[in-house]
Amino acid sequence: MHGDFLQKNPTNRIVVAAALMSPTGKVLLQRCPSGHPHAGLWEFPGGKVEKDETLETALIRELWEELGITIAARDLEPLVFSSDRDQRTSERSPYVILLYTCRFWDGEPRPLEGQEIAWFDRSTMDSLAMPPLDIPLAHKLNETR
Ligand SMILES: Nc1nc2c([nH]c(=O)n2[C@H]2C[C@H](O)[C@@H](COP(=O)(O)OP(=O)(O)OP(=O)(O)O)O2)c(=O)[nH]1
Repeated sequence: MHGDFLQKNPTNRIVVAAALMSPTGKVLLQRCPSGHPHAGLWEFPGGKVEKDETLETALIRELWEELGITIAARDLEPLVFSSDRDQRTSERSPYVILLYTCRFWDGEPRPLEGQEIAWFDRSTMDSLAMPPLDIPLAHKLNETR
């Protein structure tokens, strides 16, 4: 019984991501480089939470590695999450993506991992190619002031 439960409910993989918001309300997205499973798609900066990290320390680390910016945990505001709803259609472990907004950071974001970065009006995000789990995140962000 317990074994069955675990088999049908595999461990979730937690991904933390940030919507960096400019003073004019634009959001920074990054386009995955070729060779990446999401090549060509626009994503929020972030990544998987590693063992022994809190959600916020993982996100702070990812934003430093990917964009070279420094963020304080107090400036990360949880906004919304998105998860794989139907495991029967998926070969992979379920992902949960937790999106934070962030309006304050130190440094100028630079694409340090071969990705492309750009600032978008939230109302135009609907027309971008994004991974499936990002679409509800972008909708929620568009409703946010
Ligand atoms: N950072 C980020 N990842 C996303 C988004 N949407 C989405 O489906 N993902 C997926 C892509 C990756 O499989 C996972 C993030 O993990 P990651 O950035 O550590 O990516 P990765 O698989 O290249 O890393 P790794 O296993 O090679 O260490 O979440 C998003 O908006 N931002």
